[in-house]
Amino acid sequence: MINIQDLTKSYGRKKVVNNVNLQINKGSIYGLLGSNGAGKTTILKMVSGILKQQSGTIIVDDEAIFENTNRKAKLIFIPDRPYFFSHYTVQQMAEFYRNFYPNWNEERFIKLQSIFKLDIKSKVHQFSKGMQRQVSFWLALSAMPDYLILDEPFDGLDVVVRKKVKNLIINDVAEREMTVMISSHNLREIEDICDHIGILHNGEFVLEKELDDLKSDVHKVQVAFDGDFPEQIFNQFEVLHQEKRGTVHLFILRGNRDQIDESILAHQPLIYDLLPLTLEEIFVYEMEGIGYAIENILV
Ligand SMILES: Nc1ncnc2c1ncn2[C@@H]1O[C@H](COP(=O)(O)OP(=O)(O)OP(=O)(O)O)[C@@H](O)[C@H]1O
Repeated sequence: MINIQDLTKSYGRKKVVNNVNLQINKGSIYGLLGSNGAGKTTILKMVSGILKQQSGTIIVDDEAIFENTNRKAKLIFIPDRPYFFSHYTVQQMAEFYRNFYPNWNEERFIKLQSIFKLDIKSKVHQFSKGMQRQVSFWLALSAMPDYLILDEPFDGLDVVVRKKVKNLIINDVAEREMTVMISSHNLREIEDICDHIGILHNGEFVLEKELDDLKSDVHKVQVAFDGDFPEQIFNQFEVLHQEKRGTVHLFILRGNRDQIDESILAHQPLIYDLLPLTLEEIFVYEMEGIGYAIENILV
């Protein structure tokens, strides 16, 4: 489990992470989203023990992570720009990982070669950006970490490889309760793997929720009535967004699906649809509701 309390970090006089609290349970995949410069990478680096916080605590499995070699050996951070020793081949990098990570699994390393299909004798710096990222995952997943911390992990990976990598991650989470923290700007990319989501803006959380709660709670309703519009139906639900397209009214409502169905159908609508929202739509409307300019948060 990762437990973060009252975490604060400044660069010079500029506070870039402000009083962040967060708990990530074992076997969970946590999506950290937010605007450019929100503080995501800074938080990931502190969680990985690379940067030290000004104040607050980060506890990983009951121990502080900073300067804790035992804990660090169970955690792997893949940065947005992966780093390799210059002129090292994949094989030489694997040798380095083998010596540092006690749970290194050679059998898995060999097996994953058939998935990534890269030559282990090639120098990593001669690979393309996407291929280098594949090497990062290949090495990280062979090291069998308890914690995998990922900064923009799918950037540069083609669709097929992205799917393979996601499956490998999900597999490790399901089979051995690996805990994952992912930072991304792309909600569509992480919608299918994260179980918790946090949105960071200017170093502070503006939203932090379980994904299922978000999805079961917000609905898109399209409805048209013959005659007067029964305004009162919608007063009982929280309306996040409302617009009219011709005779059809569009509502984004927070509330129980069965109650919404029941209340609207009782008024015999001419047209009625209750549609699911994508994670991206949910965030757009949630953020609109609390007054944030969503275009600054999602790119
Ligand atoms: N080494 C540094 N020295 C000074 N300021 C820094 C340093 N690293 C980051 N910052 C500042 O800290 C803030 C948070 O940066 P961070 O990289 O954590 O944001 P981010 O959410 O990961 O952004 P992005 O989505 O653009 O990658 C930014 O204002 C950035 O300019």
